[in-house]
Amino acid sequence: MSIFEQLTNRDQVFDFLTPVASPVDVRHGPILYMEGVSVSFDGFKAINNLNLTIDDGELRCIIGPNGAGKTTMMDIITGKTRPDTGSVWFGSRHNLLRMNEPDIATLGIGRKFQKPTVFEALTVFENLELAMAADKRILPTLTAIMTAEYRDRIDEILEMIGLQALRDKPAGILSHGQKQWLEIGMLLMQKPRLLLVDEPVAGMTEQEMERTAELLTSLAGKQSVVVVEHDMGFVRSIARKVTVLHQGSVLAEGTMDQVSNDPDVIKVYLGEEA
Ligand SMILES: Nc1ncnc2c1ncn2[C@@H]1O[C@H](COP(=O)(O)OP(=O)(O)OP(=O)(O)O)[C@@H](O)[C@H]1O
Repeated sequence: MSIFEQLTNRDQVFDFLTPVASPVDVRHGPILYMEGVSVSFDGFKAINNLNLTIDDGELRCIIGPNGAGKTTMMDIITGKTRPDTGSVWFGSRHNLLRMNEPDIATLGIGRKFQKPTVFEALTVFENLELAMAADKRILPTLTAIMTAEYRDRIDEILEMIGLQALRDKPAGILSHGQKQWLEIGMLLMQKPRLLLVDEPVAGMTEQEMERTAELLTSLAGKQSVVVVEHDMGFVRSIARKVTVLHQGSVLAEGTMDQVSNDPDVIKVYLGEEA
């Protein structure tokens, strides 16, 4: 078979398209391991001896009052903020405190910020296409011959995020909720092992919240998902295990029922909602 035939043969799966055996080793432990992590800003301990482990494929919700340290914790995981002390490991092989932000992203940690940042003038499809092109693990020079495989992957993601019917519409016309799903789809294009999602349902309608709950729960198992959210109804609808942060440490951990009945949690946080 000539090289041209090989490259255009749709039945052939090229080596660079098959998922590489994950470099993240979770055979003997969690996908994310944080121990004794602390960071101070001008003498104020935003994170204070934080211990947290996330299992491979787990969906974890993180709650906590304003200023509890949720954002700072995600900044530490993604390499944006360096802690003063502690350890942060991705699987058993990767010491995240020795890596920079782009390398951590490339390793498979995706972060969804609260505000959607899709490219409004581009179509839904083009946004997903662009996200794939941003994957540094794919050699840019090979992109031209991967069009068919790109399309399959994009179609798969479009179905997951429920935007098939809008694939050729500019992202600017999407509702707030649809933009959030598109952005989650853009992260999924890069096949992250761990997805950090910050307040996904802020500003969403009830219906959009239900759809987001379905989307996030459908991701669990395939990747690990950490959701930081203030909306207790939403957390209850998706949560298996909930971690309550307070003053930079874990105050309680367990099912939503366990943490919402915990007297310490009621006192510092849920009490406000009860
Ligand atoms: N770069 C910084 N410089 C100084 N203080 C900071 C900085 N980043 C965070 N803080 C402080 O650290 C504490 C924890 O903030 P963080 O944003 O992590 O909390 P949060 O749980 O995400 O709160 P929210 O729910 O309001 O988003 C807050 O008191 C905040 O003011």
